[in-house]
Amino acid sequence: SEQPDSSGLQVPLSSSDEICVHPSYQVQIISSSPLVMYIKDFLTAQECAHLRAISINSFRHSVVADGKRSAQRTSQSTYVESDHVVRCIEERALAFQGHDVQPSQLEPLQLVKYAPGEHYHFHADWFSDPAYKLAVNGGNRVSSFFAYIYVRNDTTGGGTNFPLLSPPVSDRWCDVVDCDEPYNRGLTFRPVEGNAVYWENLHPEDGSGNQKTLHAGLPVTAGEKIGMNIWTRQAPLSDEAVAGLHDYPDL
Ligand SMILES: O=C(O)CCC(=O)C(=O)O
Ligand SMILES: [Fe+2]
Repeated sequence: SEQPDSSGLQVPLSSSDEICVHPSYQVQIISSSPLVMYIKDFLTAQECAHLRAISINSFRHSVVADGKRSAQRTSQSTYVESDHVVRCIEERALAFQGHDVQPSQLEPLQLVKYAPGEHYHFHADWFSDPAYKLAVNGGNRVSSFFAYIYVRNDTTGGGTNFPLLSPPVSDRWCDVVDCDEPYNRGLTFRPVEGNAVYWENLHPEDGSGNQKTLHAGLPVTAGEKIGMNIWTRQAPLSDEAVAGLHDYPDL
């Protein structure tokens, strides 16, 4: 009885009160190599509130291989348990990518929370360690979405900085790009709730990691920021590979 409507926007899920309605987000290309896109209103206010509510008690300080806290990533993170809201967002992220990406290529959604002084140092999301990018483990991370879930209204800092990309010249971007940043610091996106940055991590020609995707979560100087990573792999992730993700050191 439940069928997608003719616009294709409504998708039946497990029960009639769990309808997935995708917001009409707006997309703009920021860079074509690497491909970087800015997505306004990728998540609804309800979705952001829901993600925050279901994960509020599960954040843990990031650790590195020896179980110690990392000076590179001082934020707290958590993987989100799947439910109908999470599946709706995952479906949106898959559809956005437009080609034959399977649900099994998505890592569980990951939230990252920053208190004042916390940051995530420059890194790329793609793996360079051969052990992590084995096809049997899902291969490398083809793409990243970083979405802003919560930005407390007194928040300063906390932009997402791509030092090797150029900021747009037009000041019509200043609502989402930090135009006060010196030009030589590259491109910094402001954390704006509900919006997301999407980029491709790998060179399409040979699947090697694109160094220009280097980025950082700049220190939050006041307030609180929660973001969300949606990472798509080259190959399906097995249940064992998903379980193993929790043991990965941050890169
Ligand atoms: O916090 C940010 O703005 C970026 C975080 C990030 O790059 C990551 O979690 O991989
Ligand atoms: Fe990242």
